[in-house]
Amino acid sequence: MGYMEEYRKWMESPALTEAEHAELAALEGDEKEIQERFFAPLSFGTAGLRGTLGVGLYKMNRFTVGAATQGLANLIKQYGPRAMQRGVAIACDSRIQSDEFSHLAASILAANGINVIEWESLRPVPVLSFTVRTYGTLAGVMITASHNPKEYNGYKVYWEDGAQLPPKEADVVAKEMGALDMFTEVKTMDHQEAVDKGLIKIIGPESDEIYLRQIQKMCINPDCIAQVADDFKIIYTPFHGAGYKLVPEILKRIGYKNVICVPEQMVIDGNFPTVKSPNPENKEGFNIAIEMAKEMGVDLIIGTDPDSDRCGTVLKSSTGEYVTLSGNQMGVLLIDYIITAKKLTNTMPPHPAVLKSVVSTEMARKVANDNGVECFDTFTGFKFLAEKIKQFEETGSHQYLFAFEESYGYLCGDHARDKDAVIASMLIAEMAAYYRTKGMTLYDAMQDMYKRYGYYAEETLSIVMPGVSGLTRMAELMKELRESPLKEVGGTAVKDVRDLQTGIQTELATGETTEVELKGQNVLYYDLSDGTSFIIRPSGTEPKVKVYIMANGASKEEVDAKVEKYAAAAKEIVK
Ligand SMILES: O=P(O)(O)OC[C@H]1O[C@H](O)[C@H](O)[C@@H](O)[C@@H]1O
Repeated sequence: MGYMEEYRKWMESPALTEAEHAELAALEGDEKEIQERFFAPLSFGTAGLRGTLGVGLYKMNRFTVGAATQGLANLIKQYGPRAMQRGVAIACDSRIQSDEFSHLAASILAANGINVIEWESLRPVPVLSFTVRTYGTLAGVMITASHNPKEYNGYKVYWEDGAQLPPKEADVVAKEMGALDMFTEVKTMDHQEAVDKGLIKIIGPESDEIYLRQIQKMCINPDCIAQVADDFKIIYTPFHGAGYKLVPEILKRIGYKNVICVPEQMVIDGNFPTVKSPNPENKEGFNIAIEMAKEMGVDLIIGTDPDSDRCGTVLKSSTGEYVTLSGNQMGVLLIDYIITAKKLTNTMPPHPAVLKSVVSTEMARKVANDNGVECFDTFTGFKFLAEKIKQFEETGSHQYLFAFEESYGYLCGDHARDKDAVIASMLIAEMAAYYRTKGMTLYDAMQDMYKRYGYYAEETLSIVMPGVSGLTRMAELMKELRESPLKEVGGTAVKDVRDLQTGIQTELATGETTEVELKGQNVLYYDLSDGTSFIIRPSGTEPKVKVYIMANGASKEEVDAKVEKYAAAAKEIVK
């Protein structure tokens, strides 16, 4: 069906309310907008269903959420009555319509005879992942668009191991979703009736308590915190989202006495009124916290995104300025800290490993390998890291110590299988105390790591390509790059290129090809002759092409110059 036909079908549907009809009627004559909303259904990407809110097929609304949930219900039913009884845990963040979609998903699953556990109010992603694992539900649903701007919402689905739905099951949901009429073939029932019948069980603080106890057990070095707690000050911001209770709580439980929350950003609000985007990758979001920090002489600022799976930090450097650490820098600091702690306490497992995504810093490999720890790469998306952790567990080949992505996602421990900003906040705060007892800030610790392991610098460029035209442009760009491979970037020769779609690596000088293990995703990975990695891929969560530059060298000046040169080249290549 073309987009115009699809638009008319929606216009004529009696399932729409008056307001929904009016929203669509207002589009009459605006063919571009109609195309944007109806050219295709929303599909499962890096992190499930994600899109802007509004009426339409390519939008997040009660119909698309309903269809996804019916798709999920159909998948669960294929596993029989025991699976339906195990049921689904549903949580949501603070976004616009998140609680509405949570109730809707719960009502649909209940109407399909599937048991539901639903939180009374917003919760972090890791609590959901943990609950799926500990309560033994078959699946989980998180209503969130994570760190995206306020116009977005999304639908992340989890499977029984607490990780995001594996590709095989995601395909079934997508197929089921595509095959049904979202106006007439989604079963539902009254939410209250489902609660009264015991089909939906509402839960609350009791699940937080079990989770928090589990997290606190993973605090490696509480003694360091006790030593600094009297005067070490931390500011925390949840960016109006789900971390607002559990992050300050865990920091207090591990012994911090001065945890100050940013009052304006503790207000739960899906409009995220104090930030441009609730993404801890953007320093702008920390402006209020930094002003408070300057006045109060605060050592460390921690921020978590609306679903509290990403965690960012700003800290006071030795010269008194407030600086950010990138996701890569925090990742390597934590690896080094965890390895050191394991060695000191003689708790290093026999085959330790750390995990990162293929676009995360190579410094992680260096730190791990220099300490006798293996480092493995996966595709972007924590579900791939979780898949690897599961593989290790099943085969017993390795014991994972820590997994991270450059996009501010960190996990350690077996409690959850998605990135966890609550445990990350705890470990970062604990690590900051450890270094404070040595007279160092985390910034000093990072500089010290560069001296020990060599200099590394990374930059991610995001080139936004919105709408249908953006999707076409992204596809063309990747096609062009495959048809006419880059021979040089910024004047430096390309040594080899790995097409991670096909898994073929080509040496440019000889044309020789070899197969690599990682394949099946739209990523082009160039190794430049000076050791820099230059990677291009379309984002799976936002309408963007991302270029990652990962350089290394003998000094800060050298690596910064490389990053600057290749970033300028990237802007010419990706237009
Ligand atoms: O680069 P993208 O495909 O947009 O993904 C960026 C990030 O998005 C979400 O936060 C996912 O949970 C992460 O695993 C992923 O790294």
